[in-house]
Amino acid sequence: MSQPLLKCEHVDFGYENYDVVKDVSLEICQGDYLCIVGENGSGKSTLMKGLLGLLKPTGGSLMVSDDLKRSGIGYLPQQTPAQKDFPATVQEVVISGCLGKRGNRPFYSKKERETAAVNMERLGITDLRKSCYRDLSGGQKQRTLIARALCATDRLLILDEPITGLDPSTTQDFYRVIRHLNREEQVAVLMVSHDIQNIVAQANKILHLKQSVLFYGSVEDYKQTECGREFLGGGK
Ligand SMILES: Nc1ncnc2c1ncn2[C@@H]1O[C@H](COP(=O)(O)OP(=O)(O)OP(=O)(O)O)[C@@H](O)[C@H]1O
Repeated sequence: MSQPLLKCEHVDFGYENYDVVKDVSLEICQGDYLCIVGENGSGKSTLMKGLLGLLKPTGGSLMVSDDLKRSGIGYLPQQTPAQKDFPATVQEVVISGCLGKRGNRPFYSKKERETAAVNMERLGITDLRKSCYRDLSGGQKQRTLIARALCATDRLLILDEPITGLDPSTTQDFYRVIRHLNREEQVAVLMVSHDIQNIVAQANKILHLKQSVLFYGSVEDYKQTECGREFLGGGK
């Protein structure tokens, strides 16, 4: 079996002098689709910041594979109103995903421009490349941001509540794109979401968080647990 891209063992993350997330153990391997669920304030975003390396563990261990250290993580942040009005073209937004690798060079390289073109093609937005990002529909914006995240890496995508504000048909389109990347292209996906009904249809693993881990394992096993049945029965 391949080495996990990311592995946490009994890890804690927090702010200043208190821990928000405690004793989390999980692993993400190539091809995994892991969803983190939990009520508001349960620590999902904090855990995600920890996995992205933005917070240092206050306890336990976080292992990042050499492969992932080299390739980096593609991150699709929660959209803020300011980001929605970003005055740049689709092409500029997508290629900005290469920024992490650009260092001090003032211009994008030919290879980076090619990477952006490949990812726009992958997401079916090549025709929109000259369009202004803020004039796009919600679904087109989301495709642009996925293409941007894929410019950073195609090993692991981390997505923070990605369907917020999307209508039902755009939401299904979004899940189709992610499922394709995951199943056909073996991109590992880690998603924070409240959309439990779709999650159980998409993911292979679930982590239910309430400061510490209430459940971590397969979707099938989750459906049999009390917390899983309660969360699923509660709808969205
Ligand atoms: N930068 C911060 N400094 C201090 N405390 C924080 C910070 N960010 C979050 N918290 C606290 O950590 C706790 C968990 O917040 P977090 O945003 O991780 O939860 P969440 O599960 O992502 O919530 P939601 O579903 O509402 O997005 C909350 O009590 C919050 O007030």
